[in-house]
Amino acid sequence: MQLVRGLHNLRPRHRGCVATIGNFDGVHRGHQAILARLRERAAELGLPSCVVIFEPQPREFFSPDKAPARLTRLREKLQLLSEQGVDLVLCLAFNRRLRELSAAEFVHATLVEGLGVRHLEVGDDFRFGCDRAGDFDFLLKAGAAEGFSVEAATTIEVDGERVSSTRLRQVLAVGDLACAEALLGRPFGITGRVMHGQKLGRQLGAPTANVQLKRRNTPLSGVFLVSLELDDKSLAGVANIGMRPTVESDGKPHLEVHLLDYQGDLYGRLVQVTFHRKLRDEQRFASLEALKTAIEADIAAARDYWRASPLMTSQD
Ligand SMILES: Cc1cc2nc3c(=O)[nH]c(=O)nc-3n(C[C@H](O)[C@H](O)[C@H](O)COP(=O)(O)O)c2cc1C
Ligand SMILES: Nc1ncnc2c1ncn2[C@@H]1O[C@H](COP(=O)(O)OP(=O)(O)OP(=O)(O)O)[C@@H](O)[C@H]1O
Repeated sequence: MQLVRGLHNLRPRHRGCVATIGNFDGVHRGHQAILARLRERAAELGLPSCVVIFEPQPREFFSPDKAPARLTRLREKLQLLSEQGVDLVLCLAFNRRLRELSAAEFVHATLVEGLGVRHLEVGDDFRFGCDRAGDFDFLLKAGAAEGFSVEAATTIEVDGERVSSTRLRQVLAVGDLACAEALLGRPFGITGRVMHGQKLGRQLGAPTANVQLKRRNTPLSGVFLVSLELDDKSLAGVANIGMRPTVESDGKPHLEVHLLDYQGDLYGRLVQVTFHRKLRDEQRFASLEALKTAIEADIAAARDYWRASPLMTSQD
């Protein structure tokens, strides 16, 4: 999969493709259905498939403080899009200039002049352009005038409700990881690099791998049973994700993973943390001693869980 950042980096060889546009945060089952249609159309027409995304996502541009937590950072989103067989990602900087484009100007500059789109696949509720004026009917007319076809994918539902990034955030916020897995078609996970922490973990009887989050807020918080994907192995653990109210806070969320039976050095490694079940909410304890006792109980619960349902690794 190729990544092109900005219209100005498109070359004549990128022209002629089938495309879709959206945030694709989480790459959930609704997104996967659109991407499957995109692959089919691309194969029929003998053209590459292209996904147009925005970074930052529009709501992060409009209200950085109030934007909902990201399900996937750009790096994670690109990995998932690549796994879905996408050939090209055009990542546009969402800025003042882009936001002021009318729907017609956006279509002309991006889809027609930039990508030479021959077919566009969108969800039935998709809207874009200044004041969200561009909807499916608008795209149909624009396509007829500019020479591309447009198709609206049917809505994908789980348990009678539309799958969306918003719904995913809602179920993650209440710790319903089984529902999140149903909406994603895979368990929810976060990828990041292991960084040095405050080294307090050892003192608390639980050395932890600090996974860099690079986000101001997270879609879930609390103590979870997790596995850590490292190379081709899955390691069982327990993790805390949140603000760590008991210890001195830097105002940023942290993800700290205690692996049950691991002694190696993980610093600098890129790992994926997969969330399996929520144990409890994060708490502010009166003392480090009380926190230590709670962590011991979390680890005991994790041992029971992983004994009953051991992780399969590709070496098994
Ligand atoms: C299983 C587990 C549960 C935790 N629960 C809480 C908690 O409820 N409240 C809290 O303030 N910190 C909690 N923590 C975070 C600890 O405060 C944190 O791991 C400790 O500060 C070590 O940080 P360091 O790795 O930066 O040294 C938990 C950590 C683990 C591993
Ligand atoms: N459940 C779904 N079924 C079919 N198409 C979907 C579904 N969810 C999203 N899409 C389509 O996928 C494309 C990208 O969606 P986008 O990420 O912008 O929206 P979303 O997942 O509904 O997020 P949000 O909850 O923030 O609105 C759009 O064309 C959208 O209409």
